[in-house]
Amino acid sequence: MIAKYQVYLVGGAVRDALLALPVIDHDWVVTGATPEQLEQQGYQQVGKQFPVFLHPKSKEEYALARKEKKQGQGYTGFICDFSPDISLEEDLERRDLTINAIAQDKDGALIDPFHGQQDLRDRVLRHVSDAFIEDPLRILRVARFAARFHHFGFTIAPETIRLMQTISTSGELSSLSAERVWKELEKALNTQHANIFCSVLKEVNALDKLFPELVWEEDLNLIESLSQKNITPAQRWAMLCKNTPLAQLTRLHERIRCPNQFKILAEQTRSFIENQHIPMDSIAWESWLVCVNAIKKPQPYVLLIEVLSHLTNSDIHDWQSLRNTIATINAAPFIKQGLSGAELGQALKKARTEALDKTLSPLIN
Ligand SMILES: Nc1ccn([C@@H]2O[C@H](COP(=O)(O)OP(=O)(O)OP(=O)(O)O)[C@@H](O)[C@H]2O)c(=O)n1
Repeated sequence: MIAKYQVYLVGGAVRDALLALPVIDHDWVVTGATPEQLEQQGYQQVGKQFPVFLHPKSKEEYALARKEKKQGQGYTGFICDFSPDISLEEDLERRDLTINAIAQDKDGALIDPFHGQQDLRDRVLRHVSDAFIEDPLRILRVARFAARFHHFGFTIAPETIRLMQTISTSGELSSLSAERVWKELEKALNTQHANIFCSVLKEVNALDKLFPELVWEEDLNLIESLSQKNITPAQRWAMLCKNTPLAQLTRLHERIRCPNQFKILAEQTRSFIENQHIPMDSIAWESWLVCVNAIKKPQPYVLLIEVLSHLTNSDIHDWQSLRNTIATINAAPFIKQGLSGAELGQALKKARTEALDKTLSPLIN
């Protein structure tokens, strides 16, 4: 006979529904149950650290209500109590923000012991309890919620800012893995206010600790560029890194194990900006177009020139016509003439440079 247990919707799904945002993921909390009971019902355990299960049909996440107590350093240093007598309120109390600590029962009633609904109305990101400091990742989470909800007018409660500063100075940020930091950063880059993510981290003294190589300077052009709807997270990253010297940027990418798609775009962008003071003739443009693989990789090239045209306030069509110019030149006639190897390469380069000369005269420089 299975004892009666209760299931509640929690976290982001309740918060986003109250903000009238689309809900994608549903996280559930189960009280009054044991892992064995859930397994008997066909739930599949997935959490190694915590008792988290997948629903047999929907595959949504169901976690046993739990209390956590920090023991050692880092993410793994937790003692986790998930006995069936842990109450919903106890589970909500260990959560990061009041707006993330609202639960909804199966009849739709809200359970909100930490006044998350009031904070949603007041547009405040506020920690639930002192347990907030037990997880340094929460600094990044709050910074990204501040970015994501900036357009609603959300601010961070001063007492939460103080706790974030305490975490920063404790040295705990260094215990976060590159993967976890990257995941939060990537989510922030999916918002239209990624600059807020950086400025919050700076305010709580975490930016220097998490991304010491990043040269972060906000300007109106950058804020406006980042806020465009139709740009990719990789383009936002390239924009955010525009002031970071190339050598530092390469080190940063290595350290945070940045995916190639982000790394290449940001480094190409920075490299262009770094050399912008050098006048470009047709030879230089040809080398640059070859270097950024403009012919063979037209899609990444479009992403690059979209970023550059925003950052340098120039017309994207100019860059497009440069690519189009060299794209029309192909090797076939030179091969017919009997050229191959280095000779063929030189002939192509010469032809591209001459064509660029004609395109360039009415355009750039
Ligand atoms: N370090 C963390 C991670 C998660 N949570 C809690 O677990 C819930 C689910 O976490 P997650 O799915 O990572 O985030 P969401 O809040 O659902 O937000 P998102 O829309 O980004 O998925 C959060 O709402 C919060 O209550 C927490 O307190 N501390």
